[in-house]
Amino acid sequence: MTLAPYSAVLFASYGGPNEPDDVLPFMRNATAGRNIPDERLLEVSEHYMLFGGRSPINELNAALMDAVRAELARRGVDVPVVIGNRNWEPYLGDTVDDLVAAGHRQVIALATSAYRSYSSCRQYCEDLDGARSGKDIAIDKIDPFAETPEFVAANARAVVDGVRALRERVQGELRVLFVTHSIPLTMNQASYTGEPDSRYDAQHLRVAEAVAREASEALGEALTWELTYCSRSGAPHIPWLEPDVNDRLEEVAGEDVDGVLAVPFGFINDHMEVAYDLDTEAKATAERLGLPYVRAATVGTDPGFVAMLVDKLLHRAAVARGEAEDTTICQFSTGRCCLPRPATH
Ligand SMILES: CC1=C(CCC(=O)O)c2cc3nc(cc4[nH]c(cc5[nH]c(cc1n2)c(C)c5CCC(=O)O)c(CCC(=O)O)c4C)C(CCC(=O)O)=C3C
Ligand SMILES: [Fe+2]
Repeated sequence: MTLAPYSAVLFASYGGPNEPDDVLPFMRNATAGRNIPDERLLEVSEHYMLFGGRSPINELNAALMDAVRAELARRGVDVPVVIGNRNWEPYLGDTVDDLVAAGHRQVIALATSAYRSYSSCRQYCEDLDGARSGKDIAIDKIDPFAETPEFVAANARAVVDGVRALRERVQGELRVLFVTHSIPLTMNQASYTGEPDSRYDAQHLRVAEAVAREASEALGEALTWELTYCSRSGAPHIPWLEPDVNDRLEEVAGEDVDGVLAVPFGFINDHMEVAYDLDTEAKATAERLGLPYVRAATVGTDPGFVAMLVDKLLHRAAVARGEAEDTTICQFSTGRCCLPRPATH
């Protein structure tokens, strides 16, 4: 196998603080020009402080990079796998400088977000374009990968394990609450092409449906599920995707539900949204309601998930060599991508 013409893999991620002194400057980066009230900035800073001022994201990305490196090596491909972030060190621009200095002229990037939306796809294309601007290097990016059988299968395995853990405590009715990052309704409308079935929420509904079907079959139990959201920010008068997972917990507690499985399938790893919004806040809500609650694993370094990422990288290389059909939707270099950030004010 070969990754040629690419000579390196570049992870593009969000970044997060490593220590308490990083938290405020990180939060200022993450909210710059975004119309996010100071109150929300301070509130989210507190979430990071509860975890010693350290986000889990950087080491989780490192573990995923190790797994991708190992899977590439298994297929005979030995290339550097490096990372650059939008909001914290190492910043994408610095990582791209290092790549250029090391002689790389064409690399393939992968964003650590699974779904299409401005924040999780197009903005990474913009970040990469900014990071390489004026430099002698070309960067292509693989498409978001949520709607692949492998991502579905990895999440279904996590749901099966989660339901089994919950079944040790609960005999009656279970409710599966799929959870993803909320975004403003305008951004939802604009995600990808703006066609109804390409919206961010529609992508999640398709993936949730497929995950629930696969897990139900494996368990021999028809799961009842719904889609919920976490991590809403922005000004209060701006509508974001709902319902919030905590609000649904309140409601299902009164709907003859005996136990809840939260499935953070909007996140590929146990980022702060999972560590705080689900494992801290939603867990406390469920405890207050006396509702047994289990949180399913994120895909993390699931071997099937990692193999799929490597398949995508190798396929894109074959496309660049003219040996495979180009199925990429998001191609910033050719002006073909999902829609820009919609105005929110
Ligand atoms: C769709 C989506 C994903 C993709 C899911 C994924 O990739 O997993 C994602 C990932 C992440 N978001 C993260 C953190 C933050 N997101 C914020 C703010 C926002 N996110 C948004 C959306 C998304 N965000 C939006 C529309 C905003 C409003 C501001 C804006 O329009 O840009 C803010 C500002 C404070 C706040 O308002 O919460 C923070 C601190 C972290 C790091 C976590 C860690 O440290 O472990 C990660 C991976
Ligand atoms: Fe976010």
